[in-house]
Amino acid sequence: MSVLAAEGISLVLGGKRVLESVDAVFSGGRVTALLGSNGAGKSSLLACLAGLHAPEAGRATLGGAEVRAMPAPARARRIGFLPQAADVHWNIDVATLVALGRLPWRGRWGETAADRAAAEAALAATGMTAFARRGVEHLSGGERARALLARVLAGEPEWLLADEPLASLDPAHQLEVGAQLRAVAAGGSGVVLVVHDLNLAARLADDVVLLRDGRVVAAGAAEDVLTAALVGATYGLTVETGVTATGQRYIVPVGRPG
Ligand SMILES: Nc1ncnc2c1ncn2[C@@H]1O[C@H](COP(=O)(O)OP(=O)(O)OP(=O)(O)O)[C@@H](O)[C@H]1O
Repeated sequence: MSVLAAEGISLVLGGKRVLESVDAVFSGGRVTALLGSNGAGKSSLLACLAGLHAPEAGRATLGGAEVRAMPAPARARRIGFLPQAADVHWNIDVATLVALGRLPWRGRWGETAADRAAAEAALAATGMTAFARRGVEHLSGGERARALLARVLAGEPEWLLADEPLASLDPAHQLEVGAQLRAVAAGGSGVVLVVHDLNLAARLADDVVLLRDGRVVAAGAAEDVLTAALVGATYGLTVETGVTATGQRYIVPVGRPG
């Protein structure tokens, strides 16, 4: 099983230390949620795992090999990265955008039947098939977010690293696209998501990493980490947890400890 790891990563950006000795292990075939307050370092850690930052100390590894040392084409085939609030600056339709996700796989013969099948599956997984010929600039915010996720899914990466991919989706699409992300993990890929919605994390994640001020507060199986005590300590909040009638765990922030 594929393993992606942060090994003692310390990161400085713009003179500010944003990650401090972060160790975390991510397992293929599982969904891991990165949680923490604004500025805790979630996006920075995700970008380090994708090999996009040069840490001051430590490294990200995939199967024991340093991610930043991997040749760019191989890295692009193995790691799909969706940044936070990604934008599209070209006037293209959704199908063309999603087909770009196949670029790491393109051989000298151009687009293959496998490329087309993967792009169509990604459109279906994100509920975007009906929008395939729509210009990206004519999509709503949530539709654009789904199209951008479809682009990454089309690359069928071994690792999907996505920064708040569900944040602008309505509840129905959060459930549907969330189920597709779980299906990606069930297929053997590793999925790492930055999530702000605690209940969505409880629903989707097998594993959770809690970050505070650039450090890991707790990491492990979701049921062990998403406790009122640990989540409360991470956010500086009083938190209540429970289980719905259908067995869904919920987490509700109720205020500052007083
Ligand atoms: N280029 C930069 N220069 C200086 N500081 C930066 C830079 N990029 C990020 N930071 C700082 O690093 C810290 C971590 O940022 P990061 O985006 O990783 O946080 P986050 O946990 O993803 O936050 P959010 O939930 O708000 O998206 C923040 O304090 C941020 O202001």
